[in-house]
Amino acid sequence: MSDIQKKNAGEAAAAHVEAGMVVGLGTGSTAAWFVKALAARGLPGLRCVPTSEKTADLARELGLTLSTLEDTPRIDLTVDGADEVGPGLALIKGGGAALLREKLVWEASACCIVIADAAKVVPVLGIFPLPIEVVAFGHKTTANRIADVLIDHDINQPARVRQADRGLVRTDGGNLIYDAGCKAIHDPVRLADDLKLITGVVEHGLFLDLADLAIIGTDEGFEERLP
Ligand SMILES: O=C[C@H](O)[C@H](O)[C@H](O)COP(=O)(O)O
Repeated sequence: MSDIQKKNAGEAAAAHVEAGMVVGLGTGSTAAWFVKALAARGLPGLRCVPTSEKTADLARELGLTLSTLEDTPRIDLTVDGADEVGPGLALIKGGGAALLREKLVWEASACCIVIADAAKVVPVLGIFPLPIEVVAFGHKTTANRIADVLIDHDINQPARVRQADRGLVRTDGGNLIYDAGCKAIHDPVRLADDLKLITGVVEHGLFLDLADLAIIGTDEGFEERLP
């Protein structure tokens, strides 16, 4: 984890934004650098759709104009961080529990840029535990179904419910997060499909075929990668 690399990536991404755009604002420490760099540019006519309450607070503090997916359903550009960046720009996201709103915003975007420090780039997804958002009602039953799917993918460790200091982590939507320590996800497309079929699973952190560009921060600047 490198703050200078995250900052360099965030600032490089802010240069892609043009006046008058509707911009999706990601969540997390890397996305926060982008939000700060974007606000510093002072572009006229921007409307920003945040992917979490935390990002909304930051953007508001910095004087950015906020909008919602309801008011601006077509987003020109979304910039967001990731927990892992794999081959073809397949991603794991959700380390900050914002994956559902993030995916809704990404899917509504004409273009998505993922920003990350160099340590996030991996040859195979899965070292970072895969976040899975689950409705609270009956979540232990849902967790058993998730475990069955994971076993079918040669992942023999059950997913663990994410804990906070004072109980279970709740997402902005009031759901729970289970983290699946996969070690290696050999078939992310099939795993994504199988998880989505489980009643009680709201969304998972596999972002496949969504990123159009990766900006990877380096100590000196940044590198761009295409899918
Ligand atoms: O839910 C959180 C998001 O997916 C974040 O974008 C992701 O966890 C990366 O966060 P960070 O930039 O803090 O490593």
